Formats: sequence, C-alpha cells, structure tokens
Amino acid sequence: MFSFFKRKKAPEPNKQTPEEVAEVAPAQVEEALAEVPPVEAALAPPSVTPIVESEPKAPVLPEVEPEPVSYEPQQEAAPDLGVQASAEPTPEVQPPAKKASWLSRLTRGLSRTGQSIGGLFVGAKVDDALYEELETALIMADAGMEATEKLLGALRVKVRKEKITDAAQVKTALRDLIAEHLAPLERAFPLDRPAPQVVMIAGVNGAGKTTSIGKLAHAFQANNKKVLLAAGDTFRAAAREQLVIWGERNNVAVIAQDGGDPAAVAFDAVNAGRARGMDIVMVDTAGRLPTQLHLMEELKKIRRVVGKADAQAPHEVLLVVDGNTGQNALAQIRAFDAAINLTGLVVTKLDGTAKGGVLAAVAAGSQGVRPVPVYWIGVGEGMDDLQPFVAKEFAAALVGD
Ligand SMILES: Nc1nc2c(ncn2[C@@H]2O[C@H](COP(=O)(O)OP(=O)(O)OP(=O)(O)O)[C@@H](O)[C@H]2O)c(=O)[nH]1
Repeated sequence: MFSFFKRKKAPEPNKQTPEEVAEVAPAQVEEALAEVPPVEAALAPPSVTPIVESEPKAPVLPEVEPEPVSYEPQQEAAPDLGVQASAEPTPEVQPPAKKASWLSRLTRGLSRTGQSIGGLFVGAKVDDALYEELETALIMADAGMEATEKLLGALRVKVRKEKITDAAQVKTALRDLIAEHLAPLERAFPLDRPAPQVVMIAGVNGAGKTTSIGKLAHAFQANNKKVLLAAGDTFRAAAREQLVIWGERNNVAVIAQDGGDPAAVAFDAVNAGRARGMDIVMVDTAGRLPTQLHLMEELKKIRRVVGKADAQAPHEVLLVVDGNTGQNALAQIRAFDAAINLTGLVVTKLDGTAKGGVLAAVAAGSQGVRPVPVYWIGVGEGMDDLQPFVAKEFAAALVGD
C-alpha cells in the first residue's frame, strides 16, 4: 500500500525566483481567467501565493536518487501502453514473461468476476438453467440489463446455429461475444500529436487520478516522451504532495500552487510545457462529486482556460473511474461527459473487483451513457499496474479463462 509514500517524506516544494515564475506573464494568466463568467471568478479566492514548482531531483543531484534506474527507457523495455505509433522508433515489444505476468495479473484481478461467471460452466448442462445463472452472474458483475440481454441473446443464437452441446464451448462462445461487444471501447492512446499534448484528468475523490497520472508519466517517459505535471488541486496540500512524490519518482517537474485558482495552474503548466519543449502536460484536478455543481463548474473553467493557452488543448480529457463502483460509474461518466466532454476513460482497481462487468454496460450505452473509449485499466498500485485496455484479454479474464 503505497509504502514509498510512508518511507519518503515529501519535500518542501522549492519556491521559484521571480525570473523563474515569470515564464508566463501574470497579465497573460489574468487575461485568460478574466474572460470567464463572474460567478466562477467569485468562486476562486484571490491568487496570492506564487506558483511553486517541484523540480525533478535527479538532474540536480543524480547521485542521491537511488531509484530512477528502473525508469531508464534504454534499460527497460517500454511498457506496452497501447499507444499509437509515433515518428520515433517503435518501442520494443514487451518480453513474453512480462506479458504473461500482466495477463495473469488481469485474470487474478478479475478473478472474483471471472469465478462467478466461469464457474457456472464447470460440469454444466447447456440448458435454460445455465442461461438463467449466466444472466444473474452478468447482472451481479454489473454488466447491466442491456449488455446482459444482448450477450445472452447472441449466445443462444450462436449455440443453436453451431449446435454446441458442450458447456466449455459455450464459455468460449460467450468469451468471444463479450470481446466483440467490448471492442468498440478499445482505443490506442495517440502519442504523436504536436507537442505539448495536454491531458486533463478528472474523477471523483479517491478514484485513482493521481496514482494513474504517476503510472502514465512513467509509461510516457519510457516511450521517450517528456512529461510535465500540473497539480490542479490547489487547496489540498496532501494531494499536491502526492503528485510531487510521483513527479520525483518519475523525475519530472510538477507545476503547483498553494491555494488560488486551479485554472491558473493549468494555464501556466501548458505555457511552461510549450516553453520547455515538453511532449505531454498532464493536468491533475481535485476529486469531486458530479453533484458538487460549483466544482463541476470549476472543471469546465479549467478546460476553457487551458484552451486559451493552446487552442487545441486539452487534447484529451480523461475520466478516472474506480472499477469497484460498478453501475455508479455510469452516472459518473454521464455527468463528467456532460460537463467536460470526455475523450477517454481510465478504469482503476480492477484487481479484486466483482464488478468488472461494468465495462460491458458502458459499451452497451446503459443508462444513456456514451460509450467513451477506455484507454487504460488499473490492476494494482504499482508503477506498471496500468495497462492498455484490450477487449479480448479483458473478456477472457471476465469469464475466468
Ligand atoms: N488496488 C488498486 N489500487 C489503486 C489503483 N489505482 C489507485 N489505487 C489506490 O487508490 C487510492 C486512491 O488513489 P489516488 O490516486 O490518491 O486517487 P485520487 O483520485 O487522486 O484521489 P483524490 O486526490 O482524493 O481525489 C490509493 O490508495 C491508490 O493506491 C488500482 O488500479 N488498483
């Protein structure tokens, strides 16, 4: 459980000199912020504290950072992020052992869902009772009515047409149908946009936003991308500290501010990213419930203000969803999508959940949700525990294969 947080004391962020913070003229920030409606401006307390920045330690004192060796792209095969190929040399494919361990982690992670679905086929007869049990298991796994009916309807047709009588073959047929159903959600993250690519990350409290940003920073770097982080939670020191720690682990700078307007931090980060030749700027935001309307307004404002720093930004607006929240995830996706127009999902904590079926509900557009693509899934707290979403692998794990 995040033992490195306990081991390492978070450092005091270095206050920058006026020259350093002047990279983005305050007037420029004010101009961008001034154009937002007054109701939002009133929500933001005056920004009195200077922007501070946590600079990566390694370039200054490489010898005091014992860990970064594992983040050297030349020494470690680039994590298979499922990203689209860029102009850079194709990252090395993961060695088979690593791939196997990742797959077994997914299967282990989803085993609670997998056992309840896969277990039904053991020694079973292919009859109505099996379909009824499957229906219950899929609904219990939070696949939702639409997906459950669609999948079982298609399964019955396939079983009849192919004259399948063996339960194990029915399981294989269901696995393939689930993979087909989930396939539209599979999308490779595009890495080859003009730099800096701005990725905004939102989600409810504790969904795994900061952790996912840390894992992504690692993976992007291993794909030879220069990364800058922005701490969009300006009010919770612990949240900033956590991001700074992930920044240190990855040897990337973090733009942060004690108090003030998160939109200003995001604006500064985009400009700093451009000035420093960064490839990717990831903007963390404070956790919020969709019912906290003022905070949802704040999120919209961050999105708008980022667009003033770069008309194409944010290039990606990701929602981090805790896979354990099951059907509630649908309400979250709907609300955040309506507010900030999501481009992708990161579904975390799929290690050990019984609700892994929720992605089937997303793919089915249950409860009016837009089937937002799933870029990554989180299957643990470690640096490598974020993996691209691959429909086939996910379907296999879901039925306990
Ligand atoms: N098991 C597991 N734990 C995860 C995963 N992703 C994140 N976590 C844990 O979830 C907890 C919350 O993660 P954070 O990254 O702090 O969540 P957050 O969304 O930034 O939280 P706030 O800052 O409160 O909004 C931490 O204990 C993480 O280690 C995952 O894929 N699997």
